[in-house]
Amino acid sequence: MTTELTTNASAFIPAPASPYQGDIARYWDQEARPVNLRLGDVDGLYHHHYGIGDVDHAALGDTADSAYEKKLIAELHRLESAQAEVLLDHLGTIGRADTLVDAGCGRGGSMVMAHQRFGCNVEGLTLSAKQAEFANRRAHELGVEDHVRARVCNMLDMPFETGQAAASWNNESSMYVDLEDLFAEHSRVLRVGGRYVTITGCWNPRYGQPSKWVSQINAHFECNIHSRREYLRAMADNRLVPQAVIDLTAATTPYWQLRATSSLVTGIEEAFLKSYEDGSFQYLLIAADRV
Ligand SMILES: C[S@@+](CC[C@H](N)C(=O)[O-])C[C@H]1O[C@@H](n2cnc3c(N)ncnc32)[C@H](O)[C@@H]1O
Ligand SMILES: CC(C)=CCC/C(C)=C/COP(=O)(O)OP(=O)(O)O
Ligand SMILES: [Mg+2]
Repeated sequence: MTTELTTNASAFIPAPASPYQGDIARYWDQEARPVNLRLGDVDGLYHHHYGIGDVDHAALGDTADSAYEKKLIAELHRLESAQAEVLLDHLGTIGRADTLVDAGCGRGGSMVMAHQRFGCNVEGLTLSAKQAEFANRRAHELGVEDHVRARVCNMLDMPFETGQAAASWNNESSMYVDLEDLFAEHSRVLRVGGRYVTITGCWNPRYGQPSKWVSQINAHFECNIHSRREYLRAMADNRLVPQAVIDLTAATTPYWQLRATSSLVTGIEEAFLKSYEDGSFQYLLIAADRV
């Protein structure tokens, strides 16, 4: 008898589509950084993305206070959840009968938030069996397992019918795939008039080439950050017409400044802060209509 919840959704684990995807699956299967788990423990929504918005210094209080570290963790988590709320704000009108697709869903925090907001079905895809199990266990604990489901699946080959999704998104997960392939697949599963949203870090063509900081972030996460131009070009090639392109760089900077002062630092904080500062890297939201 095992206490681990095994669901049909994650019981079948397909072979990785490439050696690289096998490496990424292993990376996320093994990931257990306190900066992610301790923030998720605040309210049970576990994110693998960064935060936006101003720091509430009044809520943080005095750094000498024994409760300061706990407040700092809650504040970082609040900023990460605020980021997901802004992504959901751009999905358009969603009905209870609609299906949403979270491509690269991580531990599923955004999926639960989407279901809580719209009452709809949310389908998540991740390469990591551990993440899918985690997300499905959380959905079960919250009693939303009939509406929120994570599967181990390559987002370049989604298990959905053509036109099935009212909206889909990538929250900090598009730097693991070729963008032409990714947007072709989103375009296939989205209904005409559906909405696609991404929040991503991208290198800035105005800087010239990926900076040393961008290269450091790539090495740290084993990913391949694309340029802003690549996003817009690949969307245009795949019937995705941007309705909003929002530079969130200034909005995410306070999160990184606060995180850099915490005991949960991972060593990547300087690369984010320096690349945002020198203009080589941008934190972007793009919302596009499937036409
Ligand atoms: C940084 S995490 C983001 C998780 C989530 N979107 C969030 O905001 O918490 C990146 C995610 O992308 C997923 N991923 C990367 N490449 C993928 C692929 N080809 N198919 C499905 N998921 C993929 C990883 O498994 C991981 O869950
Ligand atoms: C914006 C960019 C370039 C993102 C790369 C993808 C990524 C790893 C996001 C955060 O995951 P995480 O929450 O697991 O990372 P951390 O442990 O640093 O909080
Ligand atoms: Mg994190």
